[in-house]
Amino acid sequence: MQENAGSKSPIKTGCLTLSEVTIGLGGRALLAISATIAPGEVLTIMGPSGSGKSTLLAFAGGFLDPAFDVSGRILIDGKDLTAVPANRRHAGILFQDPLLFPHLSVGGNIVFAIAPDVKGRGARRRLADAALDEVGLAGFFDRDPDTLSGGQKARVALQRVLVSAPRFLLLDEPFSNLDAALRQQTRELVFSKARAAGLPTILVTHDSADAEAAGGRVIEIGMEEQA
Ligand SMILES: Nc1ncnc2c1ncn2[C@@H]1O[C@H](COP(=O)(O)OP(=O)(O)OP(=O)(O)O)[C@@H](O)[C@H]1O
Repeated sequence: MQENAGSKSPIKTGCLTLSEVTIGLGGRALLAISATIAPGEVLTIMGPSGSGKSTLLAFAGGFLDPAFDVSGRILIDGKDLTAVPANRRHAGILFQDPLLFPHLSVGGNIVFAIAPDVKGRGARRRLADAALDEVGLAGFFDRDPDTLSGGQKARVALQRVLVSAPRFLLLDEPFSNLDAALRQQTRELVFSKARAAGLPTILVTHDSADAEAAGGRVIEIGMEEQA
């Protein structure tokens, strides 16, 4: 059990389990996977374009299009999430695009995500400032997100996810817009924070260097269908 930043009450993290998950589309089997991801472990999913990597993350996050046929279950710390709506799964999700809200300041983006049990403007502001400081963005609270570099945006997106007190992380190619040096720096930051927070993490990537840096198991999906 771990206490995550951004929440006053301890958030229970534990193993993330994909139990006999199969996903199909229009009568065609897309993927089948069973895996248990330990707290702080990063499981990397690789596979050809169209093999269903993002679809698997959508299933795990609870936002899979109903057009897909699904069987199997997803559990966190033994609790079945399969029927739990996306907004109550406490999944922290990072996409290729950091998707910062353009109408909010950098700090506003973080404050917006802080768990609701942190009360009071002052306390929320202090948490947001600390989150920015932690990733080398002290003093950036009032900045317009559009004025940030790609790497700075990626760090704000990461902290925005972490202050929301997630129980697990879903990473959909979050480094692929970054150049090589920044990519290496950012993935080290993301993986070290995932480990420190004890979050089970699923990483989808095309880049074997990402998988290597993640340091965990790698599952290749969809190879049979594509061969
Ligand atoms: N909402 C949807 N409705 C119908 N088909 C979809 C939908 N979303 C995705 N698909 C199809 O499902 C399959 C898997 O798509 P998915 O995006 O999961 O692949 P991927 O492995 O993440 O690909 P890439 O590496 O290119 O991102 C593809 O054939 C895609 O066209």
